[in-house]
Amino acid sequence: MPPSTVQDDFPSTPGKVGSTLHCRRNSIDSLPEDPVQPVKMDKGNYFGRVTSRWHSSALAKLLCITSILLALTVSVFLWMSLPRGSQGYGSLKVQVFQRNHEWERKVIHSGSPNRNDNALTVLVTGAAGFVGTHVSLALKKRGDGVVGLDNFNSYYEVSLKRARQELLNKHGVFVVEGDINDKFLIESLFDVVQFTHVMHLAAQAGVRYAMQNPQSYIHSNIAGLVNIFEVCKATNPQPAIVWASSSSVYGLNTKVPFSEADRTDQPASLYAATKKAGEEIAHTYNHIYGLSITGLRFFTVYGPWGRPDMAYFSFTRDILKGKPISIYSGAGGKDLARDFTYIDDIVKGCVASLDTAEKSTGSGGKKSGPAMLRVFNLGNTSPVTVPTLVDILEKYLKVKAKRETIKMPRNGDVPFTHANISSAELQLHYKPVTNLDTGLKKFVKWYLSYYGDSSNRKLWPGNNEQTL
Ligand SMILES: O=C(O)[C@H]1O[C@H](OP(=O)(O)OP(=O)(O)OC[C@H]2O[C@@H](n3ccc(=O)[nH]c3=O)[C@H](O)[C@@H]2O)[C@H](O)[C@@H](O)[C@H]1O
Repeated sequence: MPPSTVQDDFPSTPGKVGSTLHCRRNSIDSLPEDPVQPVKMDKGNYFGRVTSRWHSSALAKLLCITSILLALTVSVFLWMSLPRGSQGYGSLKVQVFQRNHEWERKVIHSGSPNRNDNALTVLVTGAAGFVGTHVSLALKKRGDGVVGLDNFNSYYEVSLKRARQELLNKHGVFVVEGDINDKFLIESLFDVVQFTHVMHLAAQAGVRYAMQNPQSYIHSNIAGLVNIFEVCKATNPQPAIVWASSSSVYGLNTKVPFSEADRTDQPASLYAATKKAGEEIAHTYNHIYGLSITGLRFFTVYGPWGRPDMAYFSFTRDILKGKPISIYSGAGGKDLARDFTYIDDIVKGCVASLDTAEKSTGSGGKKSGPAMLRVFNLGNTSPVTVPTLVDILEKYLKVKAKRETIKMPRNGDVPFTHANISSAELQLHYKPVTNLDTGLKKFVKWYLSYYGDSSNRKLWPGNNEQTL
């Protein structure tokens, strides 16, 4: 694998950068090759010839200066339009992918199953993410072949992603560094390993961050998803795909619990809108190309190795630091509630989705018959209010939180979520078994072993395996 080049502060939008550079080249290409154009002269008139020459050279200078000014203006404009480092994926260190023997060897080794009975060979995108790490380990532990893919962007602390990568590596899962938008890279992976399944978990997560960096949601959740589908549809044989949608697609619905058949046309955030769009895009690829696709609507997943941007995680950090936490309240001061779902339950739902996915029916871009298309809620079916979540954290952290209750900002949040899981129960035998109290106890144990009892004192690397 080791990539030949690492570029700092390079946006993870290859298409965007590519087209910008192309555009930059075009703007220069479109300038006259020789900006000094010949000027027509009156041959019979010397004075005229001299003036014409003078005019000619003055015009040439003028044209030259104008061209330079124009090129400078275009360059400044293009430079300003490039995504900046402050954006979520802006400060990503992009590894320039280089396929070589060593890289192929690692991919093949990681992708080789350790058992013979119907083992799966799975490409897990977002493998260094929260759910991706847990799913990769679960698959590897039961003997499936697993290759991870992650772009290690800086949406939240990269060191946590690297620690997850280290853990995966220890268990024989190789995480390829790259972006889901990199078509050549994804094609190369399929060239080297015949994946039977793709567990597509790479995405731009977070409901409220979508107002700060909308483009990153389009880049990962739409363009990236399409790129994965494009490569999968053209592969022969096509893999079956399971991917992460979200409970947020239910948006402003008031009918509870949320069922898969309910309307999903009132998203409250751009994040939700991109996940809903993903579900429609999945329908298209299933319909045209015969790809077997299962979308999983995750309900506020939490647990060890979780995401620092989520409330239970950031509250823990702030409570331990003695910092105040903001608890949002809804209309009329009503508490917000979530159907918080423990990671181990989600992993079981993911693995069951892979196991029950039928084969895709197309090959090399051609469909030969109808293929499976499913959507499942994966929730806990028992919503808990945010103040209750804080009560539980206080109990296990043994620290009183400094609570500040504020009105829910208008930034894409929804007042509550509640899953109806009867479809998943029936078809996946999905049965969540961890309540919020038990799950948060496990999370706090992991948090303290990873960070120590204050976020300033870091104990990693340590033996955190038992907490998985
Ligand atoms: O199910 C999903 O599809 C989504 O789940 C998650 O979103 P949410 O359910 O919004 O989780 P999370 O941010 O932990 O906020 C939890 C609660 O705390 C409240 N909240 C939050 C922050 C704060 O400072 N104060 C507060 O009260 C907040 O108002 C909310 O009521 C994933 O992040 C998202 O990527 C997606 O996967």
